[in-house]
Amino acid sequence: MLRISPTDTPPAPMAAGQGWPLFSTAATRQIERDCARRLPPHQLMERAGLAIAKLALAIAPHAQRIWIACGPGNNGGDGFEAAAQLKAMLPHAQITVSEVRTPAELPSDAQISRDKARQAGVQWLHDAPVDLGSQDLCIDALLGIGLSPRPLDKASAAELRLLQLLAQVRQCACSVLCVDLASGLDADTGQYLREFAPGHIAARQARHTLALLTLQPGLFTGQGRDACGQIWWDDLGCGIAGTPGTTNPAAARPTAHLNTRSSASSSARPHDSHKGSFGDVAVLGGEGLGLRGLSMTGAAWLAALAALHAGAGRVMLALLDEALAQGIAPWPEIMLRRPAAQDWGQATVVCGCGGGEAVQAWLPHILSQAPQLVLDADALNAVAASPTLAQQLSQRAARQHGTVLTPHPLEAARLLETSTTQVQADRLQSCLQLARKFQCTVLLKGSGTVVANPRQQVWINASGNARLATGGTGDVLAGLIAALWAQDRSADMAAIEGAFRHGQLADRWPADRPFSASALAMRLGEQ
Ligand SMILES: NC(=O)C1=CN([C@@H]2O[C@H](COP(=O)(O)OP(=O)(O)OC[C@H]3O[C@@H](n4cnc5c(N)ncnc54)[C@H](OP(=O)(O)O)[C@@H]3O)[C@@H](O)[C@H]2O)[C@@H](O)CC1
Ligand SMILES: Nc1ncnc2c1ncn2[C@@H]1O[C@H](COP(=O)(O)OP(=O)(O)O)[C@@H](O)[C@H]1O
Repeated sequence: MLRISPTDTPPAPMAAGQGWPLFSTAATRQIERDCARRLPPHQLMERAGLAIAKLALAIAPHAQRIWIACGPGNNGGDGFEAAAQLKAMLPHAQITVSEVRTPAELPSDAQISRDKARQAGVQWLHDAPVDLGSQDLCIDALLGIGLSPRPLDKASAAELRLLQLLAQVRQCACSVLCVDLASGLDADTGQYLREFAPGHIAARQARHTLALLTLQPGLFTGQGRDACGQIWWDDLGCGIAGTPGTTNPAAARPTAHLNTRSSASSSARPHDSHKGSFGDVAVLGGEGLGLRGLSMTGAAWLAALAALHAGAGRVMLALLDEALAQGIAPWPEIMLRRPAAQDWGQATVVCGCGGGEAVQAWLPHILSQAPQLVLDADALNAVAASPTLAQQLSQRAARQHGTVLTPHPLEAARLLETSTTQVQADRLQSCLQLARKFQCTVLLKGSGTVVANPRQQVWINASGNARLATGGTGDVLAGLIAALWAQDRSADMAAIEGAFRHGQLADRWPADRPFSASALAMRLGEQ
């Protein structure tokens, strides 16, 4: 069993950008069939139950009261099996189970495990325990990857009971261990089915999830991170292809990879190098007060500051309001330029941060000149509003000009001519769709940032937290990606690595130090 976390070192060498393989529900089903075929009957569920029981005791080593909510399918079967195993390990503890379905309706594996739990002396409850508050651990084995949408107005008694038990699981004050994934969450998208979505952000409940056989994308993006908490993974002894240390050539292909680590430190520079060895980053953005009375120059400064601290050899900043670009820069290392004086064909360009409306006029030139281009914020909005710019953007790949788009969900929605809800409903597919549409690398921001390229490769970033949900951190990310790209990374690797470092810094931020985007930018060099 492994703890999946950006703070732990994986058990075997795994380069940044390679990452943990993540499998869709369909691929997981295929792997499950393969494994079941190679094992004696009921073995998989026995192994699953044992793994859950062991993790339960690791999470709550002194537990005397454990409540297990068991659903109507094999996820419930895993719960029954865990109950039986826990009772054998802790004969004097109160192990209680509430179930959704009558035994006759259960799948056969689940029925066998249910009988084992009965025989082991597990206590059956009609509802949740009356003393819900005094439980030491709750196990959510209501729904796993078998979740499917269904009309709420025609809900059966069993479906209503399941929803009621889930509500009670969410009320527990103790830690919750979810079997396979949090009930009601779609394993492919990381979104709850509507009727299962909690009414509030349930960040206060300590949550763990034990993923069985495979890791799935939904655990790590969208609503998945809050829903599942700390992720653990057990391959149930089956060895999954693509995972370090295993050789099983399972036919199923991962749909994405989870990046949990950074590549080599940026401080490892050859002696025989100079500032030209580490690339030029040129930032264009920052609408001034003059145009609409909305100053956004800070955003462009943040991108430049990030590029500087992330190790770019030279950083140039061209502000869209010339009046603001006079005098000495607050950071003298950053070279101020008039937009017309900058050679946009000779640098890795960041365009759009705080660009407002003023950036539009420059986009045709930037799109045709910049060999490596990070497009952010208002540059993305301008592309979304102009079919001509959109076409110019898509044509860059054919000229071997690289582009990284860094939209947040609303910017992505504008580019895809859809809604933010639709983008968030399937973050991986939205990101892939953008990568195909514009033939470039796309980084879709938010909890569980997604990176995709037109070759259908997808990564999810494991680092980062809601500390980043403050103005300006996206500008810092754009500058960081440009600096990594200007040095020696590919566009994909700059996006993957940039997202990871950005999030990792936020994860390691000292609790007593105020967090801001500029403080973040200035600490980029510390890693
Ligand atoms: N099989 C194996 O070898 C292994 C399986 N493993 C475990 O099995 C899990 C998968 O089991 P699964 O396929 O039975 O699906 P599961 O998640 O229990 O859900 C299906 C049940 O939920 C119900 N249901 C669905 N949607 C609903 C809704 N909206 N609202 C209400 N009810 C809804 C659905 O109802 P029905 O369609 O039958 O009416 C059905 O009864 C997997 O996550 C892992 O934990 C591991 O042990 C590894 C080996
Ligand atoms: N809840 C969160 N968890 C993880 N990362 C987050 C969260 N909220 C925001 N972020 C990250 O913070 C950054 C915000 O970028 P963006 O929305 O463009 O802000 P701005 O335009 O103010 O710079 C992105 O990298 C995003 O992924």
